[in-house]
Amino acid sequence: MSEPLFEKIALVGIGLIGSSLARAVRQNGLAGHIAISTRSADTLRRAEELGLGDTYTTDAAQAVRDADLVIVSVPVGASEAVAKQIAPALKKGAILTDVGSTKTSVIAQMQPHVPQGVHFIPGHPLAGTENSGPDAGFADLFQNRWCIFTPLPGTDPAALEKLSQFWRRCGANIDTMDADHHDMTLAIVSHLPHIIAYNIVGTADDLETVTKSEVIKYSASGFRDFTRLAASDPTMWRDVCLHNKDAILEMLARFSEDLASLQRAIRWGDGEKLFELFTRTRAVRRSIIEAGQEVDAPNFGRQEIAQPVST
Ligand SMILES: NC(=O)C1=CN([C@@H]2O[C@H](COP(=O)(O)OP(=O)(O)OC[C@H]3O[C@@H](n4cnc5c(N)ncnc54)[C@H](O)[C@@H]3O)[C@@H](O)[C@H]2O)C=CC1
Ligand SMILES: O=C(O)C(=O)Cc1ccc(O)cc1
Repeated sequence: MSEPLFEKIALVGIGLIGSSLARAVRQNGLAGHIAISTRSADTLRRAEELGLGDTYTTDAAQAVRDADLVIVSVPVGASEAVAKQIAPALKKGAILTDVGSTKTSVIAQMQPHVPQGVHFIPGHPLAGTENSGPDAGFADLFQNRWCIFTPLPGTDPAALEKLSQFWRRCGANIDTMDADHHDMTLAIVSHLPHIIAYNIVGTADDLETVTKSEVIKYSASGFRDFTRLAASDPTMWRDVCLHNKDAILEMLARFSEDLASLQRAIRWGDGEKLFELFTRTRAVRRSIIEAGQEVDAPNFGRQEIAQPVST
């Protein structure tokens, strides 16, 4: 195994993403020491039972002291609270990053608290599942997945390269873009699909003419795919919706317009229009597969369902 990239890595938040990082860091020998911190004592105890790190504390400031790399993996709405807590303890020269699904809001929440001399590089691995908590993570989560950085003006290229190396050694491919563009892109490729899934499963759950047992009994694979997304963590997705509000509302407006057009085509029996759309969308899926992208969540189809622990 090659040299550890960092002497000490601190993981603040040890749910699906934090615990997957802990496992990947361990498996790939990326740190001399892994310090784990999370808000809830129960989650911390579980992380310790799983042997995810070397030291454990509910005091995030204590975990980040002397760390060369600090990774914040908490729901995006908790970013400012965490930044405030850890800021005074960050080491000069340390790299501070996050994994949040939204970027402009995380930057607005964290940047004002980052001390001079600390390299803050916002990040987002495009890898995850519907499960949460420390039991849900796995070392291979980031294999062949994108990790997007949204570096701020003046970012130290050496720090960016070191963080890129870290993610590459966790298996990810790196891309960089500005935070606004990230939030708009992710609104359509990730946030809307989850919102649509929450909505369709909610609608099915509300139907009075179809009983709940029928929804379960007859759920075809299309509906099942939606239920997987709609089983995603409520706190995390509440925060994504509240913290990428403008981009999500813009994409939802376009989506609603297109849905109305589809509705009209069905009402007026416009088969040509339906056929043209369905042909175009089929080609999108095929180009994703041809581009070598995985099309399903990496643990999709696994039998075991991780039980969320209280966080
Ligand atoms: N779940 C997914 O598929 C993906 C999630 N993300 C992002 O990663 C971040 C973490 O998500 P998950 O690991 O899935 O969530 P999770 O619910 O599995 O874990 C969240 C962790 O944050 C801790 N936490 C919550 N509030 C805190 C606070 N105020 N201070 C300290 N710790 C706190 C919890 O105790 C828990 O350890 C989120 O920002 C999410 O948007 C990014 C990519 C994929
Ligand atoms: O489970 C799925 O299909 C996902 O889409 C996982 C996911 C959720 C949130 C992200 O910011 C990135 C990836």
